[in-house]
Amino acid sequence: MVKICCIGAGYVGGPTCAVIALKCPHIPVTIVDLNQDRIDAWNSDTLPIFEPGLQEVVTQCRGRNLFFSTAIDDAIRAADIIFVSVNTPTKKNGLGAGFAADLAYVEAATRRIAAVAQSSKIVVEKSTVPCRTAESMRRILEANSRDAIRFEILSNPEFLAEGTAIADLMQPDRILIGSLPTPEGRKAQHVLADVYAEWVPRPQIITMNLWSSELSKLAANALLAQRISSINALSAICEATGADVDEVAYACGLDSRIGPKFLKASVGFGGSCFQKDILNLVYLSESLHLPEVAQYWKQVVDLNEYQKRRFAQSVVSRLFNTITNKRLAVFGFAFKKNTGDTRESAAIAVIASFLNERAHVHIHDPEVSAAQIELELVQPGVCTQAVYDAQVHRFADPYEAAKDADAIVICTEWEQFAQLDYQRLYDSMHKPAFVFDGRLILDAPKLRQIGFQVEVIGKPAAPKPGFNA
Ligand SMILES: NC(=O)C1=CN([C@@H]2O[C@H](COP(=O)(O)OP(=O)(O)OC[C@H]3O[C@@H](n4cnc5c(N)ncnc54)[C@H](O)[C@@H]3O)[C@@H](O)[C@H]2O)C=CC1
Ligand SMILES: O=C(O)[C@H]1O[C@H](OP(=O)(O)OP(=O)(O)OC[C@H]2O[C@@H](n3ccc(=O)[nH]c3=O)[C@H](O)[C@@H]2O)[C@H](O)[C@@H](O)[C@@H]1O
Repeated sequence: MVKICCIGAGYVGGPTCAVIALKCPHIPVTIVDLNQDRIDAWNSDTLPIFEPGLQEVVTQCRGRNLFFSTAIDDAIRAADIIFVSVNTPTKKNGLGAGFAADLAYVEAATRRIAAVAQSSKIVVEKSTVPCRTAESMRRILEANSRDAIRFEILSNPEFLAEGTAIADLMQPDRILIGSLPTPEGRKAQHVLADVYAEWVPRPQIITMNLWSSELSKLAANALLAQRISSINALSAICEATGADVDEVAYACGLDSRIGPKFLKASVGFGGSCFQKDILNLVYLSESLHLPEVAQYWKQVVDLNEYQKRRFAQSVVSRLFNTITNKRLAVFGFAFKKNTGDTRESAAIAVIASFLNERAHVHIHDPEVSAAQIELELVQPGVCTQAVYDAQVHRFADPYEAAKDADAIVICTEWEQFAQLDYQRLYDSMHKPAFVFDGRLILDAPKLRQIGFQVEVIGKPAAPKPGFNA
């Protein structure tokens, strides 16, 4: 019987290994982290992350074959398979700052494994890493291995999306397992494949070489983000011509070569990975002396910045070119619906512009706390503590957030925003009352009937009489 340890109890390590524990009740799974508060939360009734279905999975397995702990060394020693699922943020300083992935956490975890292991291990790269990171991990492990201990490194990137993590893990499109083309590497691949085969059909468990597996993860995220930037670029053309971006996306998505997914125009993509992973790909391309390739992928991120800026500027220009001292109700702070995660959320850049124009920003998000909002906004390049204290307010109730406001600005596609009583919201707002829909989720014609001035990304400003707009 294999035993599993996962280093890193975050958005990936927690849900991924909880589902392994659920699907493989005979395998003991211990998830460890340096962060005591995070581990305490995993052991409590209030999990550290909000993810539909996660609580049920954890409750079913915790204490049976799923354990959360800070006893990292004990868990490493006991395990046969060790997932490294630590954060790999964009480097802030030094060589490659602003582009390259910071591998300090991966290296620290790898060194810890080398230092404390007393038997052979399969070390699984679960974090998203630059192509050939496994090579550095292998060298660290081999340089520090003693006696007859052997380490096999596998790349097993994770493709879950937040908000649908449990469904994605239960029914993944594919599982990738990369290894070195050695008999030992292949054997390790089989051991990990057997774990997934407990619930994933064998044809969906794909084995390949290590470097292809590492690069496939960066490539998948780059391709997904590229689709969003493409449709967002088209949204600007739609606004300028009277075309409707939803109709264009629908028409293009019906082409089976294109497909309908990831063509929803928006205020811009957010989340901890798309931008980080594309910048990582840009850095990799530059390091490989491929400047044209680097420039190509960089444009996906640049377009995303442009989209956020364009949306914020349209709010200012429609509100008579000034929002100073005006109240703006921002609905949604998370980077997408069904998560409380705010990393790189488009709302942050949009709100930063509003604060810079000295507006008062009233924020409502069903899953994001005031403390989290403050953490994200009181940052260099966003706002100071004094500006935050004077201009930002968080409301649990959307109706309170919109009271006396000049505009409602939709930044996250929470479904409940479409169900609100817009007549009630309208009645409590300054007139003319505006709605800026950065997620294309509201019924614009209905809002216009109520009296709202409505602006929707990628849509004609208002229906034109005589045209079927
Ligand atoms: N968030 C997501 O939806 C996805 C993330 N990924 C990738 O998975 C990796 C992890 O991402 P998240 O789970 O979002 O990060 P996270 O920041 O939520 O979790 C990482 C955890 O690792 C812990 N940690 C760091 N160094 C450690 C060490 N040496 N020993 C023990 N614990 C340590 C941190 O305390 C933290 O709790 C990243 O490489 C990310 O790119 C991949 C797919 C999806
Ligand atoms: O590596 C990762 O971290 C993960 O990144 C994304 O998952 P995630 O960022 O959680 O969420 P997505 O559903 O991809 O959404 C990302 C952003 O794009 C936006 N989006 C998405 C789809 C779309 O059509 N339009 C659009 O603007 C979302 O609102 C969100 O801000 C990928 O979808 C996952 O496969 C991957 O594992």
